[in-house]
Amino acid sequence: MTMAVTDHEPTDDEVVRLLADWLPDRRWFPVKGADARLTAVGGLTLADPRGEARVRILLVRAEAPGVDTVLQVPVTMRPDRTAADDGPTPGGARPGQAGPAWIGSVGSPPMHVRDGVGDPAFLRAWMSAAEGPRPPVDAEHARVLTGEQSNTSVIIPASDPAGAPDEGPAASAESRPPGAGDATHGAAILKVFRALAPGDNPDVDVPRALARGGWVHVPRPLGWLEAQWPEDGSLVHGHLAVLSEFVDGAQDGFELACAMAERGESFADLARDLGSVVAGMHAALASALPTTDPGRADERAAATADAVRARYRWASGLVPELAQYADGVEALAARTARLTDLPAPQRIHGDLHLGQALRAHDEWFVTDFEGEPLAPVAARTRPDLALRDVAGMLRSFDYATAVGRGLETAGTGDDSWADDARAALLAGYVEASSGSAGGGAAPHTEDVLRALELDKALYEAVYEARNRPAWLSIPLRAVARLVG
Ligand SMILES: Nc1ncnc2c1ncn2[C@@H]1O[C@H](COP(=O)(O)OP(=O)(O)O)[C@@H](O)[C@H]1O
Ligand SMILES: O=P(O)(O)O[C@H]1O[C@H](CO)[C@@H](O[C@H]2O[C@H](CO)[C@@H](O)[C@H](O)[C@H]2O)[C@H](O)[C@H]1O
Repeated sequence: MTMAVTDHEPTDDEVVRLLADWLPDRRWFPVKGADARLTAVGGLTLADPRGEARVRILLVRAEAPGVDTVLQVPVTMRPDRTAADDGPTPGGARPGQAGPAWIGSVGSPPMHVRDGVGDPAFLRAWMSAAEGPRPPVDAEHARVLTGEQSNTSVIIPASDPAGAPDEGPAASAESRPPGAGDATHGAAILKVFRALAPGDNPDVDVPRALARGGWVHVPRPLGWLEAQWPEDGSLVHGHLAVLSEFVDGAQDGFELACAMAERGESFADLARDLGSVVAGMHAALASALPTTDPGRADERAAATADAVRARYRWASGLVPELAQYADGVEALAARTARLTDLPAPQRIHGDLHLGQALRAHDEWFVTDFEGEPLAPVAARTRPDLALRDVAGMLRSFDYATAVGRGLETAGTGDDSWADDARAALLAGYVEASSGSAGGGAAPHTEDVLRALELDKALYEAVYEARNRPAWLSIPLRAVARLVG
């Protein structure tokens, strides 16, 4: 069922005026260091089964130089301010204190408005409105994740921790062999997409297809909500959020790698296993979401080279430090255009890095199939070279050494930790993919990877310049190395 975001209530404009002060402090707000024009696109009222709060999902258009995005801002409204401030808040605010979830008040008599994400009333209402198996969860004890995220995720414990999410007739439609589900204890994680894009969100559709196909290394989607909203004079539709199995006790692959790099402990065994899981993912994607028309190999090489050139034009326009690499980038692109036997394109992850890999119960799980958040939506679901995902993972080893050992010493020491991890990941990937639908190693694997790593490092330079300027040196050093 698709819900319509077509109504526009007088309080929406009042709430949007409050958001002008609140949004700029949110990590996911796309306008940085400039004034944004905010307008209400519309809203959707969800019914809280307990009737404790008014639950409204607002769609807000944010415009600034270079930015024009529709943002999702779920809010809850209550006449009683204390109740609204007592729930779990991202910053752990104490009752009576305005925490980061507190937005302000509107109307007379006043209704107190807070960030809905993490508010049990919103979570209850969302669970009632969504489609999918939706296991029983304990909305009162949910916890909002903080940190470097493009969206907002909330961990919601199971209302009956022994209960398996497979129960119920709807669940059987999404059922599959045991895997990630064994590691969840019934808890779930709700990911609320902040920047909305028209069309089916790959972060919902791809894991659903993979799980249905029996691939066990992806947390299975358990619920999703779709809406329709006006954009450029017509109605578009897209996903608003997805609820997935929560992998209990999981360690983020990037944090794990940083800690091991810091201790000088080899990541090779974990990398080899990860390479084999990535190969399995590519085989599963190729069979669950088959693509047609592979095109000619020489056209694929030319397109890969052109993509690097386009990425460089975009990135060097935004990161002045990249200007000096024009000749080196062009030389690498020209070599790439001459490659032969590039494998056929297929559906891929699109933004694979160690932070999208979770390690739990001696297994790897892959998350976040949304593609690169800075890329246009059409590009995120386009069939592409599977090696692009491998290149993304390889870039992560570079980040893990730099961050794990300290940015100040990055690039000055012994590279063997990253070299070993890199070789092991590639070995695991090639070994597991030879003969599978995912492809195996192409004759020019190292050449293609060099071009794709450069492409990713250029993307990362823009990402870091916008979000973490202190880390910009990591991709810049990689660009210098790759074209040097
Ligand atoms: N199914 C899951 N089980 C456990 N942790 C998860 C799961 N999905 C995501 N996470 C964790 O939640 C955080 C945010 O998830 P992610 O999908 O990467 O969001 P974003 O797109 O906002 O960066 C990450 O730290 C990730 O490790
Ligand atoms: O996880 P997201 O989908 O939001 O991806 C974006 O943010 C990532 C950082 O959180 C960024 O990844 C880069 O930093 C990682 C370390 O934090 C590193 O492991 C990756 O290799 C590096 O690309 C990603 O590029 C961006 O799209």
